[in-house]
Amino acid sequence: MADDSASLDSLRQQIDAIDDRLHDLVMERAALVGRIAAAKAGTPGAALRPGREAQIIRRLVGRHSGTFPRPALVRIWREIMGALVGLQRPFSVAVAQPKRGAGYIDLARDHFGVVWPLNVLPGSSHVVREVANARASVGVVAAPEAAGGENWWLALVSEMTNTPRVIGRLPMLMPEIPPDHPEPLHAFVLATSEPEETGNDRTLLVVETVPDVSRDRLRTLQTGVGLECVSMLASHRDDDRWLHLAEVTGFVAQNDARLIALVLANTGTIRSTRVIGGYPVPLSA
Ligand SMILES: C=C(O[C@@H]1C=C(C(=O)O)C=C[C@H]1O)C(=O)O
Repeated sequence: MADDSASLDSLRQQIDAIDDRLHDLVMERAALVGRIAAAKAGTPGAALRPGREAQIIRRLVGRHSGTFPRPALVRIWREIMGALVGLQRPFSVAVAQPKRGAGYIDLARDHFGVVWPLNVLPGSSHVVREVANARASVGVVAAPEAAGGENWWLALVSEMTNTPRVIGRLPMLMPEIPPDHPEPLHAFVLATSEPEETGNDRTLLVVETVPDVSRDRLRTLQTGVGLECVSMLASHRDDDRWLHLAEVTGFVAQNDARLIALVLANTGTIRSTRVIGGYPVPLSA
């Protein structure tokens, strides 16, 4: 008994020593981000670098071993990076909460952390406006199929400089779904900065076609020019034109030859294409 409590004491002392080291390292990391902030000062653009953050998390998940759960590992680093991004420039999050329940608020908090103000708004059009008017650094909106018919993606088809872009998809670590459970919520992150290439990305593309072009046909036409369509997320049908939101594999820039080919090879069917953003592919738990 005496031996057991002695060894328990010793183990707890080791934990205290580890906690001190972890804490020192967190403070040291914060100081380094302060130096990065100083280096960025005077340069235009947001402090937030979603691509860099995704690469950091992928690297850590890739080297992870042992019993500590990966979702908890990701959560710790999301909290650290969320806290540090707002130390560089004022940071705030607007989130659309289209349905009852706290799902989207949780997604935003889990990703951007507890430190910064989170403005909960009744719909995604409000969020788009907050981001465009720089009243929020980032916005979180439901994926189109769950956005209660709100086509927020249509507002992103614009060349104006303050037009929000999709720069992320949440959650960054997709939870394991037990059989019979509904698909977990997912959301997109909007910001007025451009998405960054990370080596494993998807791009969101709005394709304007003449009426009556089915999603399947559009998928085939995309494949024909070398664009791998992951899914067709939404469509909007006007009398004289249809707009489709496609999710394609890879980081595709607006001037990508495949986008030009898609229009040129299908004149009379496809009128235009517009990249409205992209995101690092989330990890699976
Ligand atoms: C530190 C930076 O700024 C932000 C904070 C990061 C971090 O805490 O590691 C990473 C990317 C940026 O979102 C950076 O640009 O490297």
